[in-house]
Amino acid sequence: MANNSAAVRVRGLRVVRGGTTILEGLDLDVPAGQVVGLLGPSGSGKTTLMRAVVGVQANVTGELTVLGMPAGDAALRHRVGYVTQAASVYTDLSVVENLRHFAVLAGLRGAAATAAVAQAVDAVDLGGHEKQQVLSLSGGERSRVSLAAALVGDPELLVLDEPTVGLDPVLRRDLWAMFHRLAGQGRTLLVSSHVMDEATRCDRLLLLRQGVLVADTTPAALLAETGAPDAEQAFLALIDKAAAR
Ligand SMILES: Nc1ncnc2c1ncn2[C@@H]1O[C@H](COP(=O)(O)OP(=O)(O)OP(=O)(O)O)[C@@H](O)[C@H]1O
Repeated sequence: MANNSAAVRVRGLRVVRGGTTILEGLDLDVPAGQVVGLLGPSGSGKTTLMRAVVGVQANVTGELTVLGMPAGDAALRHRVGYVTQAASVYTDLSVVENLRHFAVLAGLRGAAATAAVAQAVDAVDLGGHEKQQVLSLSGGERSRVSLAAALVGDPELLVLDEPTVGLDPVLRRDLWAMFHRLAGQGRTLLVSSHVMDEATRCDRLLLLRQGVLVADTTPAALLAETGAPDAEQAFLALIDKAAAR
């Protein structure tokens, strides 16, 4: 790996979508083994950056290294898990049928696949729903199945696009606790959100505004530097400062 402490290294990244430059000259690192929040208003480029990191975005230029390899490299396929905002599981299958399918895609068979599925069900707290058809699950349960589908292959880097949208406060708290558990086991998580109070749950924060990195900081430093009472007001203060430049 070029830089042992960075799971993702971005230098001079530029992404053009539909003829519009969405990200321009982005430089950042996602440190390994941490929960890194990617925060910013709607349309700021969070999904675009995540798509570039997982290698599904066209028209990407600049340096983008993921786990020491160029983003999108075939060798990264099983090492990076990506959960999009849209549910990516089959609604006509049960929870376990879905997860078995993703386990097979991750190259697991037999007892290894069964164990990985059980572990993923456990991680997202869906015990008791194993045989339930996804169609009949609640919205929050369904998004946890998507998350479990990404976990089943035991990826080193998890890229999660707004995983807590639509979840109640208890589930959101539990999911963030799980993210930290996963990071504690050595995984890296890049988690987007536009809910600023979630910023305080991250180890590090990347704040995007109109495709530009406004801050690369920690929750404590964000509050200290802006003197704001909470993350939302700190972010607004940074945005106002950036706009005044
Ligand atoms: N195919 C496209 N052509 C032109 N512009 C696009 C295209 N796809 C996305 N965009 C624009 O790129 C910008 C960034 O979009 P992106 O989805 O990355 O933002 P986001 O921060 O993830 O937003 P949200 O929080 O609403 O999901 C938006 O202004 C969007 O309209």
